[in-house]
Amino acid sequence: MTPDAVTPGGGRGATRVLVLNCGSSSVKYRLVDMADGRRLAGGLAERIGEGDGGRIVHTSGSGKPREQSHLFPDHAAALKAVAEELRADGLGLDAPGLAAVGHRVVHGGTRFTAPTLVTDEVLDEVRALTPLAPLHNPANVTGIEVARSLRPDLPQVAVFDTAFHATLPEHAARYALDRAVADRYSVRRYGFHGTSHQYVSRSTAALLGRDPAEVNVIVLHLGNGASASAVAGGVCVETSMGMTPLEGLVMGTRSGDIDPAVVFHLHRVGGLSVDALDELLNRRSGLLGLCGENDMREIVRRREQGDAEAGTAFDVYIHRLRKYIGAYCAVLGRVDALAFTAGVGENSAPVRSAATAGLEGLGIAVDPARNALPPQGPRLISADHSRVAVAVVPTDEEFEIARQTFALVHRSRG
Ligand SMILES: Nc1ncnc2c1ncn2[C@@H]1O[C@H](COP(=O)(O)OP(=O)(O)O)[C@@H](O)[C@H]1O
Ligand SMILES: CC(=O)OP(=O)(O)O
Ligand SMILES: [Mg+2]
Repeated sequence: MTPDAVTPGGGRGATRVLVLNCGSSSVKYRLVDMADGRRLAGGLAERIGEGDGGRIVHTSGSGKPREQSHLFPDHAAALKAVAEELRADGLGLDAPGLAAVGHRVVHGGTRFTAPTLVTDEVLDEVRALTPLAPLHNPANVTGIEVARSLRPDLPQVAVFDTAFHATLPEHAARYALDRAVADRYSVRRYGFHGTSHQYVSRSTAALLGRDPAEVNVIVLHLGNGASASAVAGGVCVETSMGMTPLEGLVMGTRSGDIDPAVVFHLHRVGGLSVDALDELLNRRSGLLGLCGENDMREIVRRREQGDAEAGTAFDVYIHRLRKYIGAYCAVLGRVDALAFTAGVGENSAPVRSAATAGLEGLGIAVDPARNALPPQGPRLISADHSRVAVAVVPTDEEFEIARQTFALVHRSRG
């Protein structure tokens, strides 16, 4: 299918983009008017496939959030509820002005390194990448299928989490494994959260009033999934996630870095199957595994009350983060800015404070009063004498996906 064959549905004056971010158990969505960047509607459907307790929280324009309980046996059911919420506000997929649907797709392998118009062939390739991202790609495929079935005439664009990391130099992308085995099975480091790292590194340069091509930034994306990246002059040169989103930092439920021999040991001595180990490392480890809780707010609260397990979980999380900050200072040589983003990075002053304490030797000094201010737009929290600018920069993956989607559709219209 050529781009021209799929664009007429939107029409030339159409400027709205619907973004679908299908996670393993949730769908985040946003309708944006790219003429002025306005958010027309958006929301979150959660607890998909988790039995009862499913709900959708929908907000239209600047109105109040509207919440409804649902049973979401699968992603298709949740997407149907999303379409209904939008339709109730006159903003359904059939409303005029929609130019395209942009989809977050987590794994693009080596094939997809830029936003891509979805064709049958592209969809097949995204499906074929499922073994590399079993928690994420199937949900992304469902999102595309449902949107396509509702509006077959509309361009669907895939924006890949891995794309921004396609510039990793070979010495960062290769594992020190037998070359033939690695190449045969596509084993290499791909990196994830790329849309966020790209958006935040650019926004950080803008905050400093500088051209992204001039600045070196370390981005710490600390959400439920967490990753760090080193961005040199706008180009990603290192990132903490690897072949899958399991490597690197300690996360909500994922272990991050671990000696791979732990897996052999638990299999041989503990009798755990490969599937059980996958589940252990991805869903029952990280902060949750360490203290039974993956919400950083609750961990900080328990730690302040003297809870030893929560204290250890916090310390392990922070220690790993500090190791990566140090490593990425060495990778970049010169660091202009360190940016905290995503749920924990944007909201947790104790995490930012502990992650940067005592790093004056690396040119990093945070001002405690600035750090303690409540969340707001992009801002600096470094002390005046800090050589490295330390920033809190809210991420906006949905807006960045809308921007990249609209740019692609616009280009293909000529
Ligand atoms: N005020 C806060 N203090 C500490 N952590 C917070 C705060 N608000 C949100 N979080 C954390 O942010 C996490 C969610 O971040 P988010 O970026 O939305 O993750 P994801 O996109 O991976 O679901 C939650 O697990 C929660 O622990
Ligand atoms: C790739 C990844 O880890 O995504 P998330 O943080 O949304 O789980
Ligand atoms: Mg996220």
